[in-house]
Amino acid sequence: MLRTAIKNTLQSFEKGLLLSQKPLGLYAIPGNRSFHAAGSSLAPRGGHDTAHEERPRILITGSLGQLGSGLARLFRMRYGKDNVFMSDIRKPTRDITSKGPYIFADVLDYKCLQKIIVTHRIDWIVHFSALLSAVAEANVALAMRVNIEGTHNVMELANQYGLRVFIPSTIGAFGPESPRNPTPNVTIQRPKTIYGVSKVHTELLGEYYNHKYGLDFRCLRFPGVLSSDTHPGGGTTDYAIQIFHDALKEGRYTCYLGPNTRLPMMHIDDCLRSVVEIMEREPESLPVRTYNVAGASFTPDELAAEIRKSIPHFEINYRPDHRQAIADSWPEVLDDSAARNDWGWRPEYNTKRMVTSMLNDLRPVYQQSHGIESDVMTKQQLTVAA
Ligand SMILES: NC(=O)C1=CN([C@@H]2O[C@H](COP(=O)(O)OP(=O)(O)OC[C@H]3O[C@@H](n4cnc5c(N)ncnc54)[C@H](O)[C@@H]3O)[C@@H](O)[C@H]2O)C=CC1
Ligand SMILES: CC(=O)[C@H](N)C(=O)O
Repeated sequence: MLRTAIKNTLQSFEKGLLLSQKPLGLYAIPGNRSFHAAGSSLAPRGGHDTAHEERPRILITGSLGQLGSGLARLFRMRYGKDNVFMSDIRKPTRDITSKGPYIFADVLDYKCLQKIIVTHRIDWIVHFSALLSAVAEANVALAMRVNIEGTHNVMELANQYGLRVFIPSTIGAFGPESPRNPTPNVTIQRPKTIYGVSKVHTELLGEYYNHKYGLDFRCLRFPGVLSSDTHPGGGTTDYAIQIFHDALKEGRYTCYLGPNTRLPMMHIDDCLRSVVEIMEREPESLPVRTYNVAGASFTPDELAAEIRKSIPHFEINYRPDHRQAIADSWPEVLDDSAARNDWGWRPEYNTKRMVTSMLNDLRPVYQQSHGIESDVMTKQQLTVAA
């Protein structure tokens, strides 16, 4: 299943690069080191003996979450296994440590991060550590520490050592006063969750550091991300993943959002490809530093109807909870025209393709009656551990 996901991602990625038809060329990174961009293929470049100066050395924080290990796999294929350092505060599985370097990194510990950056001569940081919307709302103090203080540490160190830094934002960075359909790249942002507030803070701080100090800050606002190989980390959009597990396991699902709650969503292949694409752009080719990226938008009712095309007996019922208010304050459709125009962004998964991919990936898991094996903690575990 994982292999299929990687293969799909690779195929999408290759197609995406061909589609964009923008040569990536040679790009420079603050700190006077240059790296050769990857051209039009995901194949490892220059063989494994290429001097590391030609390949960025990348640290991924919070890499044991939903997005991190997939991104590490992609980066390792492009830049070499030993140039990509996964990190988190959690104990990794053997599978993770067998695939490349893994180190403990608490983003609240400035010195610990500094030591890693210096010792491993890090060039790029992808900062994924965060508490997602529902978990953050249940633990505001911890969310402020991880999402705000952790980001301060990463941003300050990136600036000090001249690193390229990617920090994702989210549809949660918008609020009820934002236009919801579509939500433009630049518009009013008054989020009503601590998660959203922390992400607006990230966007503004990154843009400020970029403007004041030339920090090479890059940020994408992701919709809810659908993936089949790990469980989500406690967000408001998680229903769109759980529904597939329950559909295959039980033939029914009880949704915590109402039937007509429209939200933007994206397949993980598109999400990871967008990170690689924006990280490989030359700094001058990015007129702004924070972009919306979209996939497709659907309601639980529409998603259920699409699932029923493959599982005709599937039933859904609705019991909205506290997450409904969060979802109601978020965009219904993201306008990603700025990303399309500035750096050739194109999503490849519509709703139908997302559903087919999720069902194809998960069906074998439930046919063997095992359920998904996850190396990601539940939101309760995450809260306790952090
Ligand atoms: N998954 C999604 O649907 C979306 C994710 N994003 C953003 O993408 C990023 C990654 O998201 P996911 O992988 O889904 O999150 P996740 O919740 O699955 O993983 C977050 C990771 O951060 C780690 N972490 C928590 N406290 C830490 C600390 N003090 N030091 C180091 N690591 C710590 C956790 O152990 C966990 O592995 C986050 O910034 C999130 O806001 C944005 C929009 C959508
Ligand atoms: C959209 C997100 O940022 C995340 N999946 C959440 O629901 O909190």
